[in-house]
Amino acid sequence: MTASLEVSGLAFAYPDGHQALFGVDLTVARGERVALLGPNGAGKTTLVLHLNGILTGGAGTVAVAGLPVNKQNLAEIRRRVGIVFQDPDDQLFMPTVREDVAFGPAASGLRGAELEARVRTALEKVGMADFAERPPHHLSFGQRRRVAVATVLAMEPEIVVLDEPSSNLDPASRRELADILRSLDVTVLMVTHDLPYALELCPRSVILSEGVIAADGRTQDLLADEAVMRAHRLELPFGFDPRAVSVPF
Ligand SMILES: Nc1ncnc2c1ncn2[C@@H]1O[C@H](COP(=O)(O)OP(=O)(O)OP(=O)(O)O)[C@@H](O)[C@H]1O
Repeated sequence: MTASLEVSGLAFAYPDGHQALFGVDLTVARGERVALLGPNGAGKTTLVLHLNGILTGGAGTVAVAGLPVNKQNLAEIRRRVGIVFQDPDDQLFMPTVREDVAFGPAASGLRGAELEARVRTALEKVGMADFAERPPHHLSFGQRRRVAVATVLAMEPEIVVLDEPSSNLDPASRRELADILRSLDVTVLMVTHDLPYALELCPRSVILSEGVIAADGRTQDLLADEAVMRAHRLELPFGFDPRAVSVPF
């Protein structure tokens, strides 16, 4: 079966000459949930921005469900790769939740009952169906983040990429979002510094360090490997034992 995501030999330097990626290889199978871990400045955001063609021009290739990420395929790639940014306010700009969730599918040509059904399904998946007519800026931060996830789900993407999904969430909202993300039938790549969240949600983790993939394996094994953790400046909360957590998969 074609992988959801195939990154091969990806290297990239910013225009100022700073090289952020040095040959990244990463394959994510359909339906997998993978955490992308690594210290500040490791290149995580740079990698993510290559997945939907915001950044291009480096060496190597990226393909989403077999379709190469390049200028010709950009519209289809943007539909297939849904990025949930850290700040939901970067993603929500319409007068109502319904219009925000409808925006992407409408722009790709969906109309009428089909569009309405798409919006309703996406809002139901994130538990926000009752908020459809509310202005997004009247919602709590946690609710806005869920709506941002719905805007992406409404495109029926191949892969959902989340940037720090647990940031600024209170414990209940954090848990609710974890339940939502676990319930989705979609490939997930999650960038996070919240290691317990990675363990809760992603059976597999990849550690990016200084622009290369330094480790790739079971999240529980990586987090329990003190040498790997130390080498890549990863720290668990005090007293947290990843081996003692029973992961839900
Ligand atoms: N526009 C830019 N121009 C030049 N260098 C950049 C630019 N954006 C990022 N960098 C550099 O590229 C490297 C990788 O940055 P990137 O933002 O991808 O890291 P990150 O792993 O996402 O970090 P964080 O965890 O802090 O978000 C860093 O050294 C950063 O300073």
